[in-house]
Amino acid sequence: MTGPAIRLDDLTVAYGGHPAVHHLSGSFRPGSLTAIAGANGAGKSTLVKAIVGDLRPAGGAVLFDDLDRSAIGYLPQAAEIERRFPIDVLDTVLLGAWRRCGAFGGVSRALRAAAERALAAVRLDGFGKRPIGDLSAGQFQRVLFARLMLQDAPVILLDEPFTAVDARTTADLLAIVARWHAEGRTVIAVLHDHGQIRRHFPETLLLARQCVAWGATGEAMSPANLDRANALAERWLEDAPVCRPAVEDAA
Ligand SMILES: Nc1ncnc2c1ncn2[C@@H]1O[C@H](COP(=O)(O)OP(=O)(O)OP(=O)(O)O)[C@@H](O)[C@H]1O
Repeated sequence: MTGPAIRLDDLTVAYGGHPAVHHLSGSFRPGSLTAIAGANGAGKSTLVKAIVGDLRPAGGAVLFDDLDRSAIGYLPQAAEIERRFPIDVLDTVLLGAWRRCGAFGGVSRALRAAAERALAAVRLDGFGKRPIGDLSAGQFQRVLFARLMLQDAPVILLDEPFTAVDARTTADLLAIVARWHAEGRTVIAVLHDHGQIRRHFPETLLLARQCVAWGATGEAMSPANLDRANALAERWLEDAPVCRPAVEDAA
């Protein structure tokens, strides 16, 4: 499997007329493993939501080579996921396969076995009947990774997947990310831990509402680029109008 390319063509995304991401152009290469880094409010989640189609561009476009957008595997920030829903762990994992069995389709024995294998792969054997509301944050994150494994998507987007997750679980989940990359999927993750990005993500998009750098992680996360991203963050205006040109060097 080689995931498709995702191209951003002069992409601007705004809330109430104020841009959170603007004039972003570039490509996530097929099969690439990319971190999206940047300060709080840099537009990272906004970009991810625009890629999955939850937000419409105010300008420009997100373009896919040969991909049905609904086939994207997407893990939103934990705070956005409803956990009070009365559903057990195994059924949550099986939701990853809804495209294969349809909303009202039956779940085959093979699919159930695949869901149980995915649970075993995230070290949650025997958790299938537990309600998801009873799990710890880290256990729930493992369930969501198992669901993505079952979804078998060519493109996977993860928004801060390791927040509130301990070191051992993070290591396990990073190993799954590495496996997805080795399988040729296109994987994109919003992350804050620069050390983790440098160790595990070959490419980085450094965002400060606009693109600061996008390429090999060592270069994109250079001290000069990080300084520039911080300097831009200090000058953000929450009420900036759309398409106001970047004025980073005006100060
Ligand atoms: N639903 C919304 N309505 C209005 N403004 C929003 C909305 N969501 C985000 N914003 C604003 O857009 C900007 C970018 O937010 P976004 O969540 O994309 O940043 P982020 O880089 O993911 O930040 P963090 O690291 O804090 O998660 C922020 O100024 C934020 O306040």
